[in-house]
Amino acid sequence: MPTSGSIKNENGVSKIETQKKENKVSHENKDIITLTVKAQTIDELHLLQKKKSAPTTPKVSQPTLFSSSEDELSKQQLQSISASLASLTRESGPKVVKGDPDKRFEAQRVSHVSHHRITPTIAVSDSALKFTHVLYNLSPAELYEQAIKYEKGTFMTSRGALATLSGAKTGRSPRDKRVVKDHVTENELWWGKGSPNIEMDEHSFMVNRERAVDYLNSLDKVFVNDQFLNWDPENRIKVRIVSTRAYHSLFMHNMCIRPSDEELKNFGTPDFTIYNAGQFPCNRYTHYMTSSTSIDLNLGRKEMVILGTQYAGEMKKGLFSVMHYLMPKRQILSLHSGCNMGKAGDVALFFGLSGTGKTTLSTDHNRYLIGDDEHCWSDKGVSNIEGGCYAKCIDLSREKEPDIWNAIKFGTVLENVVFDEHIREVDYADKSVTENTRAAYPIEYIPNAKLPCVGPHPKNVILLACDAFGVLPPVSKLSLAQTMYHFISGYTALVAGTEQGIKEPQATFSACFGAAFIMLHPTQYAAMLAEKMQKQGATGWLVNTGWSGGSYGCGSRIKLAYTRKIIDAIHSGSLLNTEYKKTEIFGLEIPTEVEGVPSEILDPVNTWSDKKVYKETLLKLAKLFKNNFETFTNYKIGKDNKLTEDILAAGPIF
Ligand SMILES: Nc1ncnc2c1ncn2[C@@H]1O[C@H](COP(=O)(O)OP(=O)(O)O)[C@@H](O)[C@H]1O
Ligand SMILES: C=C(OP(=O)(O)O)C(=O)O
Ligand SMILES: [Ca+2]
Ligand SMILES: [Mn+2]
Repeated sequence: MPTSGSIKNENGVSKIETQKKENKVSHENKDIITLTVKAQTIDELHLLQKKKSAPTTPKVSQPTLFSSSEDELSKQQLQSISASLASLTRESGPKVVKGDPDKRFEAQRVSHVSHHRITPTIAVSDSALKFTHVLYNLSPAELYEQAIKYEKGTFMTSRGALATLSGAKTGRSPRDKRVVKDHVTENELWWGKGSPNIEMDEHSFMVNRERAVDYLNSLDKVFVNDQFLNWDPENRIKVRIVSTRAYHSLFMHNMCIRPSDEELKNFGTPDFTIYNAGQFPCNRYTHYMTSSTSIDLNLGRKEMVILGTQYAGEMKKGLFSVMHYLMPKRQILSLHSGCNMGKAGDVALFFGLSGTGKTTLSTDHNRYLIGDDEHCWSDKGVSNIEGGCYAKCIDLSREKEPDIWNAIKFGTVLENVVFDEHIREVDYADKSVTENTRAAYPIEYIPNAKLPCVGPHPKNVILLACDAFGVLPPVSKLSLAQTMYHFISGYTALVAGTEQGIKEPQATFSACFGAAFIMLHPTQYAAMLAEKMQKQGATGWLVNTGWSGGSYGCGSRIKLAYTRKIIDAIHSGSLLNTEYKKTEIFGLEIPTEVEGVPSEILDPVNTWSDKKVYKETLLKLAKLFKNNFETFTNYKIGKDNKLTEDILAAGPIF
């Protein structure tokens, strides 16, 4: 820093140093000259602020500025983006130009073309004439400025995170997801009862695609992110996300793997593209549409269209669905799980539905975080699909979850939280907007993240269930058949509508702990998991992160500190060789002691004051399991008939 170092005066206070225009100041005499800035106008002064940056950040918006051979790549990038945004029915493609439309005026002023202020006028919208400005892979700082300036309800919090609103939708809309059924997917995918894949035809997809593309091109500017999925370099997928909000661009910047400048230069054509026109509704006259929200997946075209929802999780989980299709084709198992690794290289997977503790328990100060939500298990080991984490932050506390707390800083997207209007301190207990408040941050914001996010084969497979009935033990050791039974069942029971007073817990069964995202029949994933666990000698565990001492309303949620102790004992191996007893009905092996956990809570019957009600509740849950599993009784799992029989026998017996 040759000219900007500060000079201390007698009081030790820094003097601000500036520079005279004509007179290049030498280092020897810089403290004796009263300096003035090297600019004639404020605009020139502003120009001085910015150093020319890496080639991947957008250039000033005149396309004619492209000159050198380096810019040949930029031109190709623009052509590629232009192709992405092109209408498939009109001849003339969109005129795509890089950069912020507002910056045009800045550039003009400085180049002395015109000194008077040019006010941007409302463009006459004519798709054949107007430009669509592309804000390509902006940095978090640039996205903050865009978001705060243009997106109502977007603010900087006291700790530097970007707080924003996701609009009317504060969660995913699984009923509005559609998958194109064509001659290929008709046979490959899981359709019908229980499947998340609700069909649509190719034509309706194209209608929605065109609607999204037209909407995007009607805007002054769109955001484009080119990023990667999967830390396994051999199975990396290139994704392009076209969106309308800086919030969406920053969210995906955090959640997908961020390319280096070099990787971005050679990005080429994406393997998959998302058109996020979530601010614009779908047309209910379009065939297959049952609401004004539609999330449409076309595997043949390698495209996804989002209309009518701004919830950013749709993009994250939409891409996860794509991975659930692409990876099994390569003999790689895609997993809805968190993953971490001990100092000795012991890897654990944490499966579970939303809110059961994948993110909380995989973020462990004593272990390396590989990822909190989406992974692949190949012949080489595990790899994270994503480049970031998406933590629930309702009731978040610094004491209980320090690593997540500290990750909520500059760069982090905070969705739907409530904060003090002046100090901008977040109140994590406030559910005024939604209970599903979220923080999305790059994985390196967790201090002990394992970079690159890959690891060896898992040693422990932990199935998390938040049992609001309070009858499942805090921890059980599972046989392989039991692991498969519970993996296919995918049970959790959250409490519905906490605001409306005490309600019955709602049992949810979601195959593979992620039925909303799988694309093939659940038994196909289960077979791969069984094979991998068998081959690697991994142990399965069932951990109840839910209620103890009674159902929701009577009992209380198991203390996070106790669950962490249980997880510690699994990781250390100490729980493998301790004393066990078998529970009635579910036939689960439960330890009699776990270090740091009161022994009486390990068998839930001890914690219920009314044993009769306990037994009734246990039976009720067992019946729910049995009913749910009925749809799977006709399926064979893997090549082994014996395993299929064992799995069927591994459920509750009553
Ligand atoms: N015993 C417990 N184990 C795990 N999480 C708990 C426990 N008690 C309370 N929680 C809370 O439950 C939530 C779990 O959510 P999260 O880890 O984000 O789930 P997921 O990643 O599986 O969607 C967190 O808010 C966490 O603080
Ligand atoms: C992002 C999600 O994941 P989870 O709640 O499992 O963290 C979701 O289900 O929308
Ligand atoms: Ca999570
Ligand atoms: Mn998840």
